[in-house]
Amino acid sequence: MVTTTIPQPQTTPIHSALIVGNYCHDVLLQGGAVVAETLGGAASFISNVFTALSVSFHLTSKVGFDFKYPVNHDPIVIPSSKTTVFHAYFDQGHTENAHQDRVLKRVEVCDPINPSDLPDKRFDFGMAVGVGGEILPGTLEKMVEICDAVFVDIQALIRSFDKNDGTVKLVGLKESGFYHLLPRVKFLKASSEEALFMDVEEVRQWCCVVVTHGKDGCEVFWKDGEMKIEPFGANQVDPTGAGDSFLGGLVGGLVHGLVVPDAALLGNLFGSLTVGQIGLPKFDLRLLQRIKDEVQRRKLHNTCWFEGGDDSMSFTKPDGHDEFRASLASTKLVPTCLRDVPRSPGSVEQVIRPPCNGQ
Ligand SMILES: Nc1ncnc2c1ncn2[C@@H]1O[C@H](COP(=O)(O)OP(=O)(O)O)[C@@H](O)[C@H]1O
Ligand SMILES: O=P([O-])([O-])O[C@@H]1[C@@H](O)[C@H](O)[C@@H](O)[C@H](O)[C@@H]1O
Repeated sequence: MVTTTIPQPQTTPIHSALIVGNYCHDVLLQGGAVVAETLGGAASFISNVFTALSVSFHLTSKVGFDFKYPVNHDPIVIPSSKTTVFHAYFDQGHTENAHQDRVLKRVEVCDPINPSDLPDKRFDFGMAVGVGGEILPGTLEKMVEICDAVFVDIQALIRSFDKNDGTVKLVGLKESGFYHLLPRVKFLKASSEEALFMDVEEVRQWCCVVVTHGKDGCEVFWKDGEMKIEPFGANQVDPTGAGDSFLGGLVGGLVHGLVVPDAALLGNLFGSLTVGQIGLPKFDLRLLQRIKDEVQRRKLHNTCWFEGGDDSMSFTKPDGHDEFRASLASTKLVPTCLRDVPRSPGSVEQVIRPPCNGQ
């Protein structure tokens, strides 16, 4: 019998995504003074990038009665609790913690996110992106059950908080209570400082590990290989949220059909755009359109790994990767009158860390 295959129309795949992590209030301090107060939490930075890239998502987040920012995706409000608050000190990192660019203190904490807080439905992928210890082992376990693929920011797993003043410390991933779940996780993202608290060689056997290196870009490690992904230039005024926006860009790129090395470039791009502003970045619409056009052009050559199993996930740098990087870099060359506008009150003139060389 002769069978014919009917060609399917080319459509943009629609994926269902679940972001899990609490919104928080961020207070940025330098020289003993408050420099800015902003909406924070990885969930807010990632939502911001997903919205910019037209990726739809469901969000599970908890805040207290005092939550003070307007957001597109409503959190669960706990009337008996306050919103999680972080104080970020930008001038203590070079004394007691010479390797850190900031010292973070969790000064208020909202309720954890329990497994029963998660929706009773399936998702194509989920993101475990807690900041204040709100994701419990049972919560991550439910996420790997209801999501086909789970991306994890290691900061959700390995943070501990000083009993007296809430200073954020890190514990070894093995001791975190989450270690047994790693073989069921697809991607684990860590900053270079956090990567010191895990055995990359071991974890890469189970899942893809992405380590970010600030202005130097990132590295991707998988079972059989590794690669460095070039950064984009930026005039850094505030590093807050760079890692979160990076993760939003990486996953947004994968959703739009980019292969891992190209998606990591998109992560680097959103990380670089974020450090150029204080707090949650506001992206210029023309810049975003250019980025989306470049992604659209690039994805025509690739298929989306969400459609297949592990085998479809390509780590090899494809032809044209360097050209794609150059075209993404050129999107930043739009007129800058609306670009890089800091949103936080009273923050426009502040530079929280010495600027890096822009490109
Ligand atoms: N100064 C910078 N210039 C350009 N890109 C940056 C800069 N800082 C961060 N980025 C981008 O953001 C990503 C995440 O930043 P990083 O500082 O490593 O994470 P975290 O915020 O978790 O500490 C980096 O991999 C890089 O792509
Ligand atoms: O800067 P980054 O590491 O990507 O992520 C940050 C967290 O580490 C911090 O706890 C939170 O208060 C910020 O809003 C932001 O989410």
